[in-house]
Amino acid sequence: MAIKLVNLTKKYGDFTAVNNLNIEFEDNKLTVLIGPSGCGKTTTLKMINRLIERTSGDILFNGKSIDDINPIELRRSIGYVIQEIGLFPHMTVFDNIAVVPRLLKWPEDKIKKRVYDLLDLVNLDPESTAHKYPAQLSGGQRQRVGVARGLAADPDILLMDEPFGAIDPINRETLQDAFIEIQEKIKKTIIFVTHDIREAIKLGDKIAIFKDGELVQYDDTQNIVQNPKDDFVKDILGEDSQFKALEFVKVSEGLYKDMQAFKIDEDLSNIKSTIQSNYPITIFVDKNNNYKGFIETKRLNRIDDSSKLRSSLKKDYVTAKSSLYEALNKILSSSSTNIPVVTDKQKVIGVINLKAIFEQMSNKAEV
Ligand SMILES: Nc1ncnc2c1ncn2[C@@H]1O[C@H](COP(=O)(O)OP(=O)(O)OP(=O)(O)O)[C@@H](O)[C@H]1O
Repeated sequence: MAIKLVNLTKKYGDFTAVNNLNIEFEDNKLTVLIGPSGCGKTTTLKMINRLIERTSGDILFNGKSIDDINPIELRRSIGYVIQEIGLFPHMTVFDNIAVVPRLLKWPEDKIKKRVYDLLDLVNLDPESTAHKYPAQLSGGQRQRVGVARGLAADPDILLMDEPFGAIDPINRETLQDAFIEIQEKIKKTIIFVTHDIREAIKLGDKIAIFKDGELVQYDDTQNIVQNPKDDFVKDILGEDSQFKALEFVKVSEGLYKDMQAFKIDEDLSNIKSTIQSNYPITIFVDKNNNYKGFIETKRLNRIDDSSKLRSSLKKDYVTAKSSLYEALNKILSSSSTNIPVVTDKQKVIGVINLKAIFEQMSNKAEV
């Protein structure tokens, strides 16, 4: 369902929180609203689901003013996900997700099927999760429940206000990855507020940059990163924005298939007599060819027993679908210039290295 904001304005007394905003959100895409604290992102989101009434202008759904839409219909067609305070603590996961379907008076068997399907979608085991209370879940699990609840009545639009804001950085990455997969399946029109430019670039098909209640730039994410309109947008993107362009290039574009790999339980002296020192890293797999880890080839020469080898292996890897930005982070944190590329099924398909990443960066800079 198409959403269009037309001259949308919100005033609190003399103060203008949102000023004359015009945005047409693209169907089935995720648009991120980002900008400094107090610039009107949340106010905009809440005007769309009428938690806040606008002062002037209009919000159109498929060309129809929000004023002419039945409030119950509006609630059904817009899902809302906020930071974890959004879950009701005294209700089970099941009942939390079932809130809107019950308001809509769906039959219980339809509700049960929907709740279980949604828990599956967000990668939580329905049988063991449905009857828990929010306090019995981790922050990341609670957030997945929040997403499931937002999707409960199969809304056309999902509004998300810093949904992963309260999650620590590592779990946040995992949730973002899971959410990208969910959006690939559900293809909703999503409006997503965040403070975090990296999250915006990773998740957003489009980004709308706000300043003092006004829209500064609204474009496809890649265009924003490559052509920031002014210094304010450059500031939001941060100093390392050329690195951020690496978010748009997949590891598969820079992958080297030529590599050196051995079985971990092979005799160490055999391995050492066969290795070629021109491969900077040596990769190890188990007898089923599943990835076990890697070591710099130079260091391998200094290791003289298999148990030492096992404990010295680095476990880092990236997948072909990861971005070069993630690969660069992994390379920096593993302090090795090369890192294995592994499939979802733990099979090694090649390596990615700093040289390939820099080559991709200079290619992109020339475009
Ligand atoms: N009820 C209110 N009365 C008066 N001013 C308000 C009210 N609600 C919000 N504001 C002001 O409107 C402006 C926009 O607020 P809003 O919450 O939309 O900002 P935001 O961009 O979402 O900020 P943050 O990133 O900090 O959540 C702020 O300056 C805020 O202080």
